[in-house]
Amino acid sequence: MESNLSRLLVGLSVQISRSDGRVHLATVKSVDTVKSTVMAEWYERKMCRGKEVSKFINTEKTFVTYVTIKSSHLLTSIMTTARQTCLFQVPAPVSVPVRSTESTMANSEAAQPDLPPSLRCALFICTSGRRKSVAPQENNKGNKRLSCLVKPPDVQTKRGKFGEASRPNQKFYEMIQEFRETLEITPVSASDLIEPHRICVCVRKRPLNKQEVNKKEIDVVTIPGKGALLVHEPKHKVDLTKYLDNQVFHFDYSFDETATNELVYKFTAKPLVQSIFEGGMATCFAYGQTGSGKTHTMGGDFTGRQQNSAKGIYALAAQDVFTYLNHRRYAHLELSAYVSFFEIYNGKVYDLLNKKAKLRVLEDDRQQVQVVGLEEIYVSTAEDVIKMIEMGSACRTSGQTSANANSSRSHAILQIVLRCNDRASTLHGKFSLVDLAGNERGTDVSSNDRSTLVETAEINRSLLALKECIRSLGMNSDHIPFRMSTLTKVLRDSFIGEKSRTCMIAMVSPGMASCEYTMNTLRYADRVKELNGHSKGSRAPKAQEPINSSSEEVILIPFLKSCFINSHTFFKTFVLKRAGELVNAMDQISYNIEAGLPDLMDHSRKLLGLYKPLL
Ligand SMILES: Nc1ncnc2c1ncn2[C@@H]1O[C@H](COP(=O)(O)OP(=O)(O)OP(=O)(O)O)[C@@H](O)[C@H]1O
Repeated sequence: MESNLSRLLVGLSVQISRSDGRVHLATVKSVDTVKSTVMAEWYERKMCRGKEVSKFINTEKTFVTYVTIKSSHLLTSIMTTARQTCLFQVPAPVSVPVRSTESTMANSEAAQPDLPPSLRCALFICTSGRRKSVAPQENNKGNKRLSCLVKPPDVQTKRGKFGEASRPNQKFYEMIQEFRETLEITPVSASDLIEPHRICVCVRKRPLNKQEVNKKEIDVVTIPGKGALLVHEPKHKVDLTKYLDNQVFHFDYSFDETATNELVYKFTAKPLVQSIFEGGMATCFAYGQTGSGKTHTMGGDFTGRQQNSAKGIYALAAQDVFTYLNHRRYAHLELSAYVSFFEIYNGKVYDLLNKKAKLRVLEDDRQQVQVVGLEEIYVSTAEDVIKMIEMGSACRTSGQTSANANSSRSHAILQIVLRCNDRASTLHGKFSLVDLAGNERGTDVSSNDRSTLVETAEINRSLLALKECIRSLGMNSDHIPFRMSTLTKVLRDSFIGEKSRTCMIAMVSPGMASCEYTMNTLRYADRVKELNGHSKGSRAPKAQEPINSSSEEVILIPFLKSCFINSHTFFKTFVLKRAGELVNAMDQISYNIEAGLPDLMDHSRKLLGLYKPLL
């Protein structure tokens, strides 16, 4: 052991791999052979930072030395530039899931191009999808985090270490802030390269809203940039020690709270516009919890209650369609643009451009799905499209939920259709822009309201179907399960053909109260992305998913789950078992929601009855 330590000479340059993927140099400041610890230091944002590491396990043959960090605010690995490698391991209770996709490997290779493959592999093992921060004063006594950033005592006033008035979860807030200090944030910028993806999955975090700020809600989502996103899940150990379960996700792009709709559009829907001129079908989905910003992103930002439709992805895409229509490259195609705007509510289609007329969805013998009677209005300018958006948005089915005073309970689909100016108006390409209904209707189950339950079941079913269809598209599967829901039926075109391109923007709310929904949204998006050969990241560790649950439960369980938070283990098992049965039943294509409703309501009531005494 000591011989290994002696190789780490004071002043030696070592490489440090950070949890956000950066690998940079640090200097060995001291080696304590008695305590078997090493102090490494580096400069970050003009400040000196440091870390004490200990517990060396030597594996002589491979020259790999594992090191355990005593305090785990940073998950780092030290790697000497030559043959000796030191990896920090996360302390015992934290699992270090090995992510096995080539894309993570590619990340680690890109980060260390000069290293031999064996060493790259070693570093790859340590880039965990999960790490844990423990409240410093609640840490084991020996576990000190030696940061050179320690502020003088007078700076740490009664108002808290970060100079703010105390808040309900002050300790967690400070832990998250401390964690953030260790990250280098590089948000997506307009000058970044746009990579082509057949299926692109991104995430957008909205800022804390007024209500959350007033409640002093803490922001538990960090976007370091380059597609990465961290959720700092506040947790308690059995001895009530507070700790953060920091979970890392990787997507094609991640947008923080400062990103504008224009920026999001540039990297998501904009690259798809051209594909419809090449005869393709493009689809852009906004997915997420109610109030997370789907309508804001697709329809435009709000000034009070007034929506600025010109600043949404719908309108930005329309503008680009007209730019391309007049471009010399496509002008000879003699195409015209048409718009239709409809919503799917409880499995039924309503025309938003024709006084919400109820429409039928029929499939002909060639499997062509038709929405019979859907208005398709000719448009010649982007302003025409904006008028349609405003007209249609005003009719959308909305209601009030605890998270959003004006919550959309339907999927809204704006289609920009290109047709050839021949007699038959042949379809050339289609861009479907979809503002999905909130993915967490489960919270409203407590209302015991029949219509809410039907809504919930239908929304869950369509979101499941959507995920399966995108996954089938990603796998180039011959079988696309589009008949599973009305949503996927009307979007059938989007899931077939070489030229189909899809983009999903997963919206997340940053507040601690939304943490569970945020995790559900990210897992869903992660699952959609899993088969995307172009995506950079890898899927989040399997350990994060509920034991014995299918991915479907990730969406369906919230429907029942609101009833058993903080409950007894036996109770949980019972609920999960029954929930699993209901999930399986609802997963059947033949499942009749209306017929199954009494059973669902009965089960929900039982759960509430059991849950109340536990409060
Ligand atoms: N990126 C953002 N920047 C500023 N405000 C935002 C952002 N995203 C959302 N908001 C605000 O948050 C509120 C809720 O957003 P929005 O209505 O778009 O949510 P939603 O996901 O469409 O909800 P629902 O599914 O219930 O319709 C709105 O007041 C909106 O202006």
